[in-house]
Amino acid sequence: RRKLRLPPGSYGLPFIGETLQLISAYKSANPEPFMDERVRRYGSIFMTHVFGEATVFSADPELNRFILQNEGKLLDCSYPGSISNLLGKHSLLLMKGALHKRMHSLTMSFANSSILKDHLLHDIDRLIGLNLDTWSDRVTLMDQAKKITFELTVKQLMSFDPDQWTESLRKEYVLVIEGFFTLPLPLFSTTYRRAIKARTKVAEALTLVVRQRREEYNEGKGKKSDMLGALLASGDHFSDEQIVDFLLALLVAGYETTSTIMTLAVKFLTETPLALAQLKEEHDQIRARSDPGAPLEWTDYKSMVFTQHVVNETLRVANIIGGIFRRATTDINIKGYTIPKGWKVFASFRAVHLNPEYYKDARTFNPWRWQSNSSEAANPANVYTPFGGGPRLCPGYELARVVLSVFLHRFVTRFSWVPAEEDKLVFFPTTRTQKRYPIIVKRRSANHV
Ligand code: HEM
Repeated sequence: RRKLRLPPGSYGLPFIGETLQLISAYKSANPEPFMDERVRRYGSIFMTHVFGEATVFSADPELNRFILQNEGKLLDCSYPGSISNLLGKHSLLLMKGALHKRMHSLTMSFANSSILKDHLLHDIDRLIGLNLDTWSDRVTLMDQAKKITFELTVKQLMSFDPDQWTESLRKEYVLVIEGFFTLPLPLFSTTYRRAIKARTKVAEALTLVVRQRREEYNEGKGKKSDMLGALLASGDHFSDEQIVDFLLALLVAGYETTSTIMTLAVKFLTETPLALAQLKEEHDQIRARSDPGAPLEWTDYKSMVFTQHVVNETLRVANIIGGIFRRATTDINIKGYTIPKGWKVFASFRAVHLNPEYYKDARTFNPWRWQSNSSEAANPANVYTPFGGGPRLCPGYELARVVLSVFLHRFVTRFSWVPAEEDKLVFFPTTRTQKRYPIIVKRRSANHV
């Protein structure tokens, strides 16, 4: 028998472990109830048994960093089968080893700052502007943010501007996304079965696009500088199925994440008038430097210093990705404990982001804490990981920042607004507001476009 020193904790009840406690805890208004209670009892590393698996939970920044950095060496990413089916086996999120490394760097290079600067920024600005043109009176911000995010991703992946085809793709795609948030019980859940059907339809539509672009590529015409173009030109001879899974995973990965942060940034700003005033001033100054209708330039984006504080703080307080799961591929001895081979590990980013040891009044939205002269600016890098880290660092992190900043720019310079109804932030089954944040918008004067 192996001699193991397991972290403290409890297996809970036979078979179901502490699953019910986990689910019911997250129905409270507290963002980290399950973790908070156990961290108090056992410390920042503890074991439990949830969703049928023995799991070590970490609220410890050093262990979280170790988990991220050792991906592919001592640990592997691990998703339930129901999620893998929706993603498709060739998705970047499921790839491992050398192929993962290659495809991760291809994705990173597709959304790096020079590409963003040279052409993506203008596309993002134009498409956000077109969406905002249609807004009047009552707008459900979360729904609109999702529409914007979807259209931007389709443009970046395949160079399509929004039209009837993208809209019908979006309707199917929304059904796929719902499948990610149902309990993984494929036989019993109609939402899940509907999601699988919708995935087939989305994949069929994307396959047609890939085939047509491949033909054009082989004939040497119509080369486009989008993700699909990069995949066709990569020399790896990817099959249609591989490319479709890959594109679909990129659509999924940036969708809920970016749109939720867009919505919650507006909610937090609305509730923090001083921050909103400072943000407006920053953006009004940018508008004052150029014609009212002029597109945003890279230098404008780089001058949005307070906006970055707002984005950082929204990601800290209410990131939809509370942490990441991995599976230990060998016994891991760390910090005096053993994580046995085959066990799951959950590195909780949120538990660190909301720990008062690192962030004063940690549960309060305070964008000024990101100013370079604040004490928190000296925190080590491992206490702020909204985009993960290591070999699976989010390849869309820079893109997401640009999208969020451009959205805030166009939104605050074009509109004033008030919440249409009381709406509450909840953390279960995902981070969102209960009513998808309805607001009443009013256009500001004509030179704010
Ligand atoms: C606010 C927005 C976003 C947040 C908070 C976010 C967060 C994250 C996090 C934490 C991970 C690491 C997952 C892990 O280690 O298992 C990740 C991975 C990933 N993200 Fe993002 N993301 C955002 C936007 C985007 C966008 C816009 C894209 C589109 C290009 C994207 C594409 C991906 C992909 C493909 C992965 C998987 C990487 C891999 O497994 O190698 N993300 N994201």
